[in-house]
Amino acid sequence: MNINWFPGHMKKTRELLKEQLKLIDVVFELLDARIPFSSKNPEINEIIANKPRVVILNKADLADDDITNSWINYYKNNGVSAIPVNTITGKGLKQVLQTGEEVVKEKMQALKRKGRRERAVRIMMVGIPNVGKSSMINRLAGKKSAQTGDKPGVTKGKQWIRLKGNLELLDTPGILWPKFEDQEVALKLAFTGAIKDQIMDIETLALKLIEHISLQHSDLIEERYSLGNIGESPLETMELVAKNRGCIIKGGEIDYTRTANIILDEYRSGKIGRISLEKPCDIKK
Ligand SMILES: Nc1nc2c(ncn2[C@@H]2O[C@H](COP(=O)(O)OP(=O)(O)OP(=O)(O)O)[C@@H](O)[C@H]2O)c(=O)[nH]1
Repeated sequence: MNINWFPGHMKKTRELLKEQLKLIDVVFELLDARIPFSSKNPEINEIIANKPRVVILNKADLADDDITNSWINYYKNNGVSAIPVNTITGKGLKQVLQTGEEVVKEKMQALKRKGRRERAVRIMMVGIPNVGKSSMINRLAGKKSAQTGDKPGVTKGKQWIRLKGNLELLDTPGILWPKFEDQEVALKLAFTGAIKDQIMDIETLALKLIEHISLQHSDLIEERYSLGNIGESPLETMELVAKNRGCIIKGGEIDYTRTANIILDEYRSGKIGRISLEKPCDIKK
């Protein structure tokens, strides 16, 4: 894990976040569209309590559209708006901001009725490492962004970024921890690159990924690496990929490390295809 989470650290993060959330009207919860369940913080509901939130299914460009739609419906059935986004191109961000304003409309109107001065809607981005928080903040801030200065009660140095409409975004995201004690979750986080340090050696990780992808998308592997058919086992498939890519070392032996890196890189960048690794119906209740 690239962050050394331990109970003390988690407790401190949780308390700090709860403190910051007092200033926030809407939480933007970023998830990886390929693994919305595994990229979720296990305590998020308790942390944000009753705050309105918008779920952002980021990296939607790397996920399967049909499965992303089933996640959107899943969230809708639970009373939450989930929006697919590609932060690199900005696709979906307009809808995110509109939804952000909508979910607090009533609250803001109620404040106005009480005679409070009108103010911007304050947003905070939260999510696990590598889910795209900084990229999204930068994208939203753009060139035209104006920083609106420190607000009391927020850790020194934090700034508010003025966005389109009547919105303000905290420039520092809340970094949350994933449910890393669950092996299946850890594996999916490693596949997508959310866990940088190896939870297992890279060759085994690539073999597990081949196994996962082969279950429903063997055609994508066959196409990408020009294989007539995938192998009978993940190892055989890996060897076929190695031959296709010329990953052979002296003496004709297969360079498993290089092959594993190619497979993982090409999955992570979407080159093998848009492959989601979990569906709402997979969630263990
Ligand atoms: N394909 C794709 N890549 C994305 C998207 N959003 C972010 N990325 C990439 O994901 C990687 C991680 O993005 P960051 O913005 O650094 O993520 P972060 O959540 O701020 O990460 P931490 O600083 O570790 O907490 C970068 O390589 C981004 O370019 C997206 O919508 N699509």
